[in-house]
Parts: sequence; C-alpha cells; structure tokens
Amino acid sequence: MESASVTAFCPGHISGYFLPVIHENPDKSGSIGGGLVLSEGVRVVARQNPISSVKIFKSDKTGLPEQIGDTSPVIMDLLKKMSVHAAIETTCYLPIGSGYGMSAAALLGTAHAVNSLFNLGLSSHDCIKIAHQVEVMHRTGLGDVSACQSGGAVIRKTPGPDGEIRRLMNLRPIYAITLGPIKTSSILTSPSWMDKISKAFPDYIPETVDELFLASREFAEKSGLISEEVRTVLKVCDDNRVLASMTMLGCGVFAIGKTAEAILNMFGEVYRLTLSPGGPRILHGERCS
Ligand SMILES: Nc1ncnc2c1ncn2[C@@H]1O[C@H](COP(=O)(O)OP(=O)(O)O)[C@@H](O)[C@H]1O
Ligand SMILES: CC(C)(COP(=O)(O)O)[C@@H](O)C(=O)O
Repeated sequence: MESASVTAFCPGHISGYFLPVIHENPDKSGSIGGGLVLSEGVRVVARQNPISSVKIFKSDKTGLPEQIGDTSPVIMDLLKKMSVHAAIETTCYLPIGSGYGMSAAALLGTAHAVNSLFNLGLSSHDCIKIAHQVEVMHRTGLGDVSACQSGGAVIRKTPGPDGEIRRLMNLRPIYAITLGPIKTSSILTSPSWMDKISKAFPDYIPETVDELFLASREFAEKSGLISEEVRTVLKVCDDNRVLASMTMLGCGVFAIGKTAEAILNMFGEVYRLTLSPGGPRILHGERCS
C-alpha cells in the first residue's frame, strides 16, 4: 500500500516594491512593501519516508510535469526544523528564481502538508512562522511568506507574518512574462543593491491596486534594477497605457487589465493570473495513524 501522503497548495507572490527590514529576531525580520498574491503557486505532496528528499517539478502550460531539481536546501532545512523525515515533491507552473515567490510557496505548502501528514498539531500560524524563519535565514526571500499567508493585493506596512498587512481584492486579470531569472540572494546580500533599494522605496502607501502598480513602477525605475530587456517591454506597455512594472526579484514584467495580454504576448509566454482569494491550503490526503 502506498505510504500515507498529504497534498497542499500555496499561492505565489509577485513583489512590486520592497524594503528589507533585518532584525535579530527572524519573526520580526523580513520586508515591507507591496505585491500580488497569485492564483498560481506551488503544489506539494508530502509522503512518509525514513530519509528526507525533495524532487522539484515544473509543469508546462498543458500541465505536463518535468523534474527540474532533486534537492532544495530550504525545504530540507524546514523538515529538520519540524523534526520529521519525508519525501517531498513540489510542482509549479511559474518559473523558479524569477520573482514569483516560489521558494516561499514551496516552504508554506510543505510546512502545512507535513503538519497534516504527521499530525504535528501545529496551527497554520505556527507553520507560517516556521516557513518565514527558514526563508529569511536563507535569504531566498523576505516578505513573500508574510504576503502568501493569505490572498489579495498586499501592502505590508511592518515586517514579518505578524506585521501590519492590508489586503485589497480585485478581479481584473493579471499577466506576467519572464525574460530570465535573478538569484534573489545575490541582490539581498549585496550592500550596494540594498542601498539603492532603500533609497528607491516609496514615501507613500498605495490605497488601490492601480496605485500599487504606480508605486511599484516608481520603485523599479529608481532602484536601477530594470534591465534593457525589461525596459523594452515596459515602454510598449506605457505606449499602450497599460499599468505595468518589473517583477521583483526577477527579470520580468507584470501588468493588469485585458489589453496587457496581447502586448506581453509579443515578448514571450504570458502567464495569465488573478489574485488568489486565500493562502496555503490542504488539498487532500491521508494522515499517518
Ligand atoms: N518550487 C520549489 N520547490 C522546492 N524548492 C524551491 C522551489 N522554488 C524555489 N525553491 C528553493 O528556493 C531557492 C531559492 O529560490 P528563489 O530564487 O528565491 O525563487 P523565487 O524567486 O521564485 O522565490 C531555490 O534555489 C530552491 O532551492
Ligand atoms: C522581493 C523579495 C525580497 C524576493 O522575492 P522573490 O525573488 O520572489 O523571492 C520578496 O521576498 C520581498 O520581500 O518582497
């Protein structure tokens, strides 16, 4: 009989603008800023196994999965922190390392799946805190776990999962393209990039989704992170009066509204998204007795 397994899903997150806030207490560390919690994310299957392992799958637009990785230091660290051994398989449609918060989604999905699989009795909030601690310790992200603990367009005013977070819901379609990855930790561990990012952070708080896009674009322009390729795409969006900005931290563009799809389509595969209505959730599975 196949060993017990639990499947969980967690939405991804596009950061539009962010400011790292590093504190000695990882629960208070993270970032402030704004972004979008996405309908696409990471599906995690956790199975009992005496030896922990991770397999990473990427699915194409037809849903066909292909294995792209056979380990994940953040997931292995999470399992150690939760004092369990399990075989973890993650699947995502959005590309890893391209500013869609896939590391955070994988951590949150795994923490919830493992908690259920082994009847650990942790609350969802406990799982969120553990995932956040691992993400921040590895510098694979700062604010994504806090954002992805629930849905909507997110304005994070203070850092950490218990920070002050405002969520706006909106039904307009969101589109994104990726022109290449950016290694998140390479930016987060660079003093010169951190200095530029701090100076670019907006001095006002968006009240609407449109204002979130405008604040994100202002941040992207001032941060110096926009590459020539991204600049080309943003210019066509501007010429067609489409609200758009750079996916942080990835070499890509995200935009809102129906007309955005045809424009982004000229530059590559377009990810068709909406705002997620919620955060991590168990999809199905049997628990260990
Ligand atoms: N879907 C996934 N499944 C398992 N591990 C993942 C996944 N996505 C990211 N990771 C782990 O997190 C590390 C950092 O990913 P990162 O560059 O932060 O991606 P993103 O920007 O999409 O969050 C990756 O090298 C990988 O070890
Ligand atoms: C922008 C980033 C620091 C990284 O995001 P990603 O590359 O998607 O992991 C994010 O965690 C944030 O704090 O807003």
